This record gives sequence, structure tokens and C-alpha cells, in this order.
Amino acid sequence: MLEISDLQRRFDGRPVLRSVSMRLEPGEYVAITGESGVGKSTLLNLIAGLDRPDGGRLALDGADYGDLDEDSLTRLRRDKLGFVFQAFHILPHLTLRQNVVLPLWLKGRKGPQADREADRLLDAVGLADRADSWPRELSGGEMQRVAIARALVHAPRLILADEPTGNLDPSNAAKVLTLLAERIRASGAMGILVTHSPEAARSADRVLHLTPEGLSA
Ligand SMILES: Nc1ncnc2c1ncn2[C@@H]1O[C@H](COP(=O)(O)OP(=O)(O)OP(=O)(O)O)[C@@H](O)[C@H]1O
Repeated sequence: MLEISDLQRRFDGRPVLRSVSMRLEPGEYVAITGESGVGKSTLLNLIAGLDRPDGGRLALDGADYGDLDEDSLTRLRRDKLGFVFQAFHILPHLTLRQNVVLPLWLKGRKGPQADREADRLLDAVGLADRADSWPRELSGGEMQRVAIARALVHAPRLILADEPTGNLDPSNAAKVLTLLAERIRASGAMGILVTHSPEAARSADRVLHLTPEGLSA
């Protein structure tokens, strides 16, 4: 479970997040929308443990971020989080299988079993026959599906997606969103999708709006 209560973040004395609270149960997938500059990425960075709040509490499966030092936060990110961002950081000098297997390598799992896991995910995103291809051979939509496979391969508890369909055509965007929602629900993970697109937001179980006052349905 992800618990956020009364989260606050200021930049140069200017409050961006004044009091943000939410709760996410296993298997739940929520979309967060809100005007440009309202603090969506700031919130996502805090949830990702990439930034520290000025007040309030964040806890994932009972682990309070405030009790974790930088090394423990890095471990939490590596072991429990999956990231799908628009700049998907697919590494050009690695094959698709190697890109997808990377989160398992980082956890010290290297070998045939890890490769099989990566292939299973590539299959799930419809790219089973492209495991040995290079990223430069892929379309934008295919690349985004590789990013999703990689975000899910280590069975993260929490998946964070920031405008994952930003530069996709409507048909590929719909495929990517369906896939993300299906995988989150099937694995009992939790998902947070930040998006400006009402259509993308509808692929989640519920939609929350971020305003200067906080998060509301
Ligand atoms: N590191 C930082 N230092 C100073 N100000 C920052 C920093 N990060 C974000 N901000 C400010 O906080 C506010 C919220 O930014 P944020 O990127 O979270 O908004 P957003 O809702 O994600 O916007 P968009 O939809 O346009 O991506 C903005 O005014 C931004 O300038």
C-alpha cells in the first residue's frame, strides 16, 4: 500500500505542494491530472524518492521514506518501483532483451532465468520475435512497449508513468495504455499515471485532480 499524507514541497520559499494526501491499495491504478505547473512531476519525484518533501509522510508497504537514508531509498527505487517516462532511456547499444533484463541485472540476477523473464515480458508486449533487435530498428510505439516491459520485469510494487503516450499516435497510445493497466491489475501492483490527456486518464481505475489545494476526485 502507498500512503501519502499532508505532503508538502516548497521551492525557494514558494509552496508548490501545500497538502497532498492519497492512499493506493494493491491492484489499484490511479491517474493524476492537473494544470501545467501545478506540481504533478514534483509529486511523482517525491513518490519516486528522487526528492525529499518539506513536510508530511510517504510510506510504501509500511516503509516510511523519512526513515530511509539515500542508500535505502536507492534500493527501494531499484527493487520496488518501475518507471515509464516519456524519455524512456532505452539504451541504444543493448538489444531489446538486454534493455528489458537490466532491472534484474541491477538486482544481481543475471543468467538464463533472468533472460527468460525478459522474454516473457517482451512476449506480453507483443515483441517476442524482436528480442535480439536493436532499439534503432523500432518505431516509437514499439520503443514505448519495450519501456513498459522493462518497467515491469522485476515485478515492482509501484509503477510510475509520466505521460507515457506523449508522442504516440492514437492507436499505439491506446495499446500502450491498455497494456499498462492490464499488467498492473494482473500483477496486483499499484500504478500512478500522470497525464494531461483525459482519454489516457480514463484507462485508470480512478482519476484524481491536483490543484493548489491538493488532490481530489
Ligand atoms: N527543482 C526545482 N526548483 C525550483 N522550482 C521548481 C523545481 N521543480 C519544479 N519547480 C517548480 O514547481 C512548479 C511545479 O512544477 P512541476 O514540474 O511539478 O509541474 P507539472 O504539474 O508537472 O507541470 P507540467 O504539466 O507542465 O509538466 C513549477 O512552477 C516549477 O517551476
